[in-house]
Amino acid sequence: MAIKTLSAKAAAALDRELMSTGAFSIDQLMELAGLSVSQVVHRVHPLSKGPRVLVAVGPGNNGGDGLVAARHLRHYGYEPGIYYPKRPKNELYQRLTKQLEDLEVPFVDDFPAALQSADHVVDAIFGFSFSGEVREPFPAVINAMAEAKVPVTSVDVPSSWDVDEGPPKSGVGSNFHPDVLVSLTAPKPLVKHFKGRHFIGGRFVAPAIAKKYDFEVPPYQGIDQIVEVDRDGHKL
Ligand SMILES: NC(=O)C1=CN([C@@H]2O[C@H](COP(=O)(O)OP(=O)(O)OC[C@H]3O[C@@H](n4cnc5c(N)ncnc54)[C@H](O)[C@@H]3O)[C@@H](O)[C@H]2O)[C@@H](O)CC1
Ligand SMILES: [K+]
Repeated sequence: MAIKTLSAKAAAALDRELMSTGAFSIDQLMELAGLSVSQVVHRVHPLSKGPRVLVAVGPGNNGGDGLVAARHLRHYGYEPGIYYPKRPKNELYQRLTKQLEDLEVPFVDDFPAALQSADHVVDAIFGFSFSGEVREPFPAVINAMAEAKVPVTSVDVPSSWDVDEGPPKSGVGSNFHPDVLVSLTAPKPLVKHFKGRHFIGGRFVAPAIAKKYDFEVPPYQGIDQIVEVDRDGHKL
């Protein structure tokens, strides 16, 4: 059976539903999404592989997931660094930034330079609301991630990929193939083009909501916030 996916449009509708009739706040969902991402990084890149995790943070909620993940990783003993070139005025992102500053997590200005001394990269630039051609200053960041010598974990969507169609046929992102993907709530259609290790996270969906949007809640085990799945969406 083929893996069930959520289109960009359905993912946005689910997001709105969770935060209206679902009675969640954005802070709650982002905290759980970021916690899932931190667990995936810990699973694929235990501290023994090197503590320096460079997190590329975009201007929307995908970026917010990256900020939350970085905080958890800091508490696990990693040494995250943050590249965050477009910072919205929104209070939520300001609070997440302050929490990292209080943990003395460094913010870096030059992504390619920071990449030289990173052990692992988290791509939290764009999620399911990305569309069109990648705008500045992100093309150089996507290119650097595409050529990175260390593993890259993408949050929800490999940044620059079309959510429904997959990698661009040419230009920025056409050669970007992250090693790991953390799909939040459910995989997006682009997943059929993804060949690395695939996890599902975002353990907050009620069965009735999953049924309405026609996807499966994966079989989370114990206190895990993540499940690794194969190409058909079955637990590994
Ligand atoms: N319901 C869920 O499953 C949850 C989703 N969350 C996260 O939220 C993400 C979606 O967040 P958002 O809707 O804020 O959007 P995104 O974070 O996907 O991106 C939107 C931002 O990127 C910019 N952008 C879009 N296209 C661009 C382009 N071509 N070049 C440059 N900039 C571009 C937009 O102006 C906007 O600032 C998900 O992918 C997921 O990571 C979690 O935070 C919480 C729970
Ligand atoms: K991403």
